[in-house]
Amino acid sequence: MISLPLFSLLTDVNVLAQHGPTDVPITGLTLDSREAGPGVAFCALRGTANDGHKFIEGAVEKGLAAVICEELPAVLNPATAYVLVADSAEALGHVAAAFHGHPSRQLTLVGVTGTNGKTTCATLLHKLLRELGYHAGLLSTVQNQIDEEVIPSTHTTPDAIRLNALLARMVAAGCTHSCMEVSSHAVAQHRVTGLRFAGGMFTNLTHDHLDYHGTFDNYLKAKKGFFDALPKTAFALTNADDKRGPVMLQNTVARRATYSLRGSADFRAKLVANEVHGLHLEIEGREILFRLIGVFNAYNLLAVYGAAVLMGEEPTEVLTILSGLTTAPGRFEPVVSAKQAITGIIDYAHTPDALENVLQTLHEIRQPSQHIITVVGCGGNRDAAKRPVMANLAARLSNNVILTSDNPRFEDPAEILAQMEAGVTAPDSAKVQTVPDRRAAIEAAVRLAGPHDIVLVAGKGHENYQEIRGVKSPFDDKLVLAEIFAELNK
Ligand SMILES: CC(=O)N[C@H]1[C@@H](OP(=O)(O)OP(=O)(O)OC[C@H]2O[C@@H](n3ccc(=O)[nH]c3=O)[C@H](O)[C@@H]2O)O[C@H](CO)[C@@H](O)[C@@H]1O[C@H](C)C(=O)N[C@@H](C)C(=O)N[C@H](CCC(=O)O)C(=O)O
Ligand SMILES: Nc1ncnc2c1ncn2[C@@H]1O[C@H](COP(=O)(O)OP(=O)(O)OP(=O)(O)O)[C@@H](O)[C@H]1O
Ligand SMILES: N[C@H](CCC[C@H](N)C(=O)O)C(=O)O
Ligand SMILES: [Mg+2]
Repeated sequence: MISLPLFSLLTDVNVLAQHGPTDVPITGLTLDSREAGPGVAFCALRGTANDGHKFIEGAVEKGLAAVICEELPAVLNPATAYVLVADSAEALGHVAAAFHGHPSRQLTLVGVTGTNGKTTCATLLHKLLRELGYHAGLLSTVQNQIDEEVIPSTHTTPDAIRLNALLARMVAAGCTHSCMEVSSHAVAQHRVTGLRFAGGMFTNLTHDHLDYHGTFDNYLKAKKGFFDALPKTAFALTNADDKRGPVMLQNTVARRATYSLRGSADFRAKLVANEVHGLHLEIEGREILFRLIGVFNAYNLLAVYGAAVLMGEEPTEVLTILSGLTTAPGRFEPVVSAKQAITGIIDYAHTPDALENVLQTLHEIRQPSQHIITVVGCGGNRDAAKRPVMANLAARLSNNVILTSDNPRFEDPAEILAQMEAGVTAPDSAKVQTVPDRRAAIEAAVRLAGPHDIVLVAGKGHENYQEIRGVKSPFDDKLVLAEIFAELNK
């Protein structure tokens, strides 16, 4: 069990005032008063729905060792230590890192940020490092991993306490490397504050999460904040072809590097062909066939190649391994109905840009006679502005579209669907149907498909649930589509 005196956790924290014992032993950390107890330090955070400060007194009654907060309660308990800080979330980042012995300092830790492609890049880099012979960890939307051991993930980037605990488990298991996704929420909420990164990668920036960040500019600032905080020893690798790529590195002190498919950059690739069975790229004068599909994946592969080289790996060996790697779960994953010769594609496209890329890719690799039938929805209690845009794109770039539900959460599915329908223009409206039940929607798409057609089921990728009013019921697009295909084959 960990037991450390409070003062030893505060080395990197800007403490404004302190009350009570400073050497009290801390045996646990929490950001949730419901987990308070003896030996625990509770960090009060101001969230979107609640303010942790409201729960301080209740937590102290459970025998807390310490409280870290931005505002002291009216009455202080003499047996409890109170640490006043300007920003509790920032303080928690440092405290969590110290509590777990700064595991990031014992790892070559690489973070990936951007709107789309984080999971793909982090997963590819992890697979690559494993094949290079390293013990390596992964923190991703799909799952966390210590070598091949899978630990379920709840967030793209866990909170600072869970995050440092996971990194410490990686160190204890002998990992030398770790790859992680850094979401914009994570940067804004200081989940990654206190970590020492060996490198940062930027994929791209397009429309998402404006519900949380308010404006596109704030969203950009959150992502950029990750690069601003990188140390001099780290590399900062950006996509030179993305409009916001250069801005990301504007103020970083890290070693800058760029990748591009279009112009000059430190890491360059040329697209030779984008086909059903993979990408054909020219990198460093070599022509290589990769198993991933779609130009967007050429960017992901190039970014991972660049990162590996910046980490000191041998370029030829890296390219050879990358050429054999397969996609991350639920990212452009095929499900084929042999008898009807229908190709199903499961993809996690849940932003306008991702959906456009995936549909564009299908146009590039299909035969002209193959129709594209798209099933898509938009999540509830998330960015509403993307709903009409995604429906519009789906309708423009598909022969038929079935609009359906994707984790309505606490919203009315009919209302979300009405907002999506509003984005469909009159000439396209005949192609579009609305089927709120996701299974029925996938069935409808398969019924519309003729031999050799393509059914794209977008938005949920690897997710194995449908979340309705706080309840997650089992639902897996890949399994459902396979079941519907099997029914047809009977
Ligand atoms: C919008 C958001 O990021 N919310 C996160 C946030 O919750 P919140 O701000 O709603 O918390 P709150 O309920 O207002 O409570 C504030 C504080 O009071 C505490 N509290 C609350 C009640 C109580 O009785 N006692 C108590 O101490 C809470 O533990 C919390 O620390 O802090 C929680 C604890 O860390 C997170 O679990 C929660 O993630 C929610 C579940 C979530 O869905 N987050 C998504 C949007 C998210 O983070 N997504 C990104 C990826 C997005 C992407 O890249 O596509 C991710 O990294 O996963
Ligand atoms: N480099 C890219 N550029 C644009 N779109 C991409 C790129 N890579 C993947 N996509 C699309 O975005 C979807 C999500 O990809 P991925 O899961 O790798 O992104 P992510 O950034 O991890 O997403 P999240 O924010 O949900 O964690 C994919 O299913 C694909 O449709
Ligand atoms: N990481 C993304 C996941 C969206 C996936 C989609 N299926 C949804 O539920 O909206 C988010 O939190 O916005
Ligand atoms: Mg992800």
